[in-house]
Amino acid sequence: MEQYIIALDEGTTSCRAVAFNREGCTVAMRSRQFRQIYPQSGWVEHDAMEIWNAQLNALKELIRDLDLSPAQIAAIGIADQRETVVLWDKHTGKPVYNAIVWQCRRTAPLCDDLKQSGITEVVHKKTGLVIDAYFSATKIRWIMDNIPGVKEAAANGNILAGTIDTWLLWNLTGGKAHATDYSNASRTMLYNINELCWDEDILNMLDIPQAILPEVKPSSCTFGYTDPSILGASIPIAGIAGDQQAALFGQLCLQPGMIKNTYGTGCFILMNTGDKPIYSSNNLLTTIAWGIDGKVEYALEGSVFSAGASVQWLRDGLKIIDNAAQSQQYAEAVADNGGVYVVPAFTGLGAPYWDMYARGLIIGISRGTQRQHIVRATLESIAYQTMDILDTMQRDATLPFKNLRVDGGACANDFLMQFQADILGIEVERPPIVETTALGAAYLAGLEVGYWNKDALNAVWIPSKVFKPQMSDEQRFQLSQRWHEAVKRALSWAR
Ligand SMILES: Nc1ncnc2c1ncn2[C@@H]1O[C@H](COP(=O)(O)OP(=O)(O)O)[C@@H](O)[C@H]1O
Ligand SMILES: O=P(O)(O)OC[C@H](O)CO
Repeated sequence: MEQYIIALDEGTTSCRAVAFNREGCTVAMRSRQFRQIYPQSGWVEHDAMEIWNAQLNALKELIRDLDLSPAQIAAIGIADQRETVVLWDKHTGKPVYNAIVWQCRRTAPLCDDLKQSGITEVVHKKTGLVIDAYFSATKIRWIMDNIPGVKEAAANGNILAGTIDTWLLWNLTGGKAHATDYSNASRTMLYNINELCWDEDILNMLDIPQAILPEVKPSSCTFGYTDPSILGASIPIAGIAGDQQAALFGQLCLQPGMIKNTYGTGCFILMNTGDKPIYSSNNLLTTIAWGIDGKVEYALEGSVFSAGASVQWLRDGLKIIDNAAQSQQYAEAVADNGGVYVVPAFTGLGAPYWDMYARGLIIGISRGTQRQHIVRATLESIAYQTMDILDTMQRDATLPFKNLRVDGGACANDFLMQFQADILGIEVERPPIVETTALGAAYLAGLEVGYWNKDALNAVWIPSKVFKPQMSDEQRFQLSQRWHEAVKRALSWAR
């Protein structure tokens, strides 16, 4: 009887259930989308009940289609969209309000007030984060302040809160386990990443009762068992991590200095920094990568706001390509960018520029400019933005890095990957399985139940394609310099 590990990959737009075998190969995947709710400009919500049903349906469909008996599921792992938070009634299990999504900006004014009060440095040292509406803390505060009765119910011990991993765990275990892992806790802006506890000072500052928060556990541990009424048996839920940390684990970036970049709508770049947090002087985030084998490891994180999104803009906005994959063909149809640079600062620029008033530009256009040049320059911009973050990481961490491991939808683009290797001057490695988020959650769960062992896992990682840098140092320098010139012109545009 062959056994499998099932990973639940609960992302921002869909819930996937993926079965992996002992070789770490995907056996099958099922997914369900759920609604994005935009009640006001800048607000983003999810219906937590809909997420639970979507995740459960994807899981049940996977089990049915593979004709698995419960005994064939060695364990379940969960990766989630991080930061998004839900509060629910402990007795009825009903959410008191929609989940407030990581992208939601509604608490920006509250964050401005917190910054005004001069606690930025303290919060950074305690949590590794910058004060921002992105993180869960102010979202919890908003629900308690704005939904009648919630503050009182929370004070009376009738409310539970959690990121989506916690919500799924609580439902899967029939309300028995209210827990999360270190990596998710470290995205709430309430967790002290040095002392490994919910931070009393920050909780007091935001008037959030600790009792509503989940217990924080290692990422690879037995969080609980599925309630038999759900899948017909008690199956261990043995791994949990935030999706970007899960991808770092799935890429087996287990040594300090190893980096992965996920090229999706945006890019999420994480570098393993080992067992000590490294604080950035350039507003990169310090976060917990995972807790495993009795210790906690940390990562530095930087994100690019517009990566695959700029390819979508070529397709849907400019309508100069028919589909995302075609961007490669167009980029390769010209010998170079023809002097054209695109800075896709549609919603400002993140690290290391941190300019919310930056706006996009296309510069260097001449009479000879063709659409192929613009497509090529757009793909190149994804690589340049990644380069800027990696340069910053190297300065902050002073850790040498040898290569970059890649995943996410846009890493299928060979032109982009080759240009990325060229502009970084290091090898870019693409694994055969690009479902690395799910794989990371599966590994965490499988390690806990003895399905895999950590040493053997390292041998499993063989890239399916390695992109070697071919560009001369001089050309790399010239291109990067022109890119930085273009960025300068985009800064502050909307101020
Ligand atoms: N071959 C390709 N070349 C460039 N971009 C691509 C390619 N395939 C997909 N993309 C981009 O990747 C993104 C989808 O990747 P995915 O990892 O599913 O993103 P997310 O998880 O953020 O939704 C889209 O923005 C799309 O434009
Ligand atoms: O669900 P994704 O892939 O969009 O990732 C979301 C990020 O983890 C948010 O921090």
